[in-house]
Amino acid sequence: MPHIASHRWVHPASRAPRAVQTWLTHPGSLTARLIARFPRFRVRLLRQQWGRPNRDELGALRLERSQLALVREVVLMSGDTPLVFAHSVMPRQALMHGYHRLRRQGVKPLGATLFANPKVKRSRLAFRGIDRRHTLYRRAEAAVGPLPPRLWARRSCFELGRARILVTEVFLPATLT
Ligand SMILES: C=C(O[C@@H]1C=C(C(=O)O)C=C[C@H]1O)C(=O)O
Repeated sequence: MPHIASHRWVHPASRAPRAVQTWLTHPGSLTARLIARFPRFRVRLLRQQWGRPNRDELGALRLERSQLALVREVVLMSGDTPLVFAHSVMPRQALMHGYHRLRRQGVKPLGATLFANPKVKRSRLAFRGIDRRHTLYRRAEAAVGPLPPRLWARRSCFELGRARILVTEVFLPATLT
């Protein structure tokens, strides 16, 4: 049966192709897993600037459409090979109450900071297939060039007390080899 792109974020990853399911459901730091699996790991920082969260992110962050957040986008690389397009949304309130150091994250992987703090709790992972109708597909394509018609993504919140950020990871073809 063809894998139908889910049009919303769902919890079982069972609709994703088997090759990507182990990445989608990996509970620990994606950075650590990529470093263990691929050589010359690095973070290519695309942007970290104030902007509006995507419409399908407002509920997870309990934000109004008008509220700005610090949006961080990176490509996790192995040498010159793109592996993962990551999009993280950090509301002002989160940066003021707990996550202040993330303002200057630079090319240090977010996971190195988040997983180093035992007080940070990760929410359940949610998954969806995305195609060019989704803004993150278009942003990933703008960053790395032509992509297959459908990609699989996962997202979760990282909570530190009342502070909450939303991290979305889009898996690129090189992770499936
Ligand atoms: C949350 C993690 O951090 C990774 C690194 C990111 C970054 O540097 O912006 C974003 C998402 C993740 O793929 C992780 O390693 O699991």
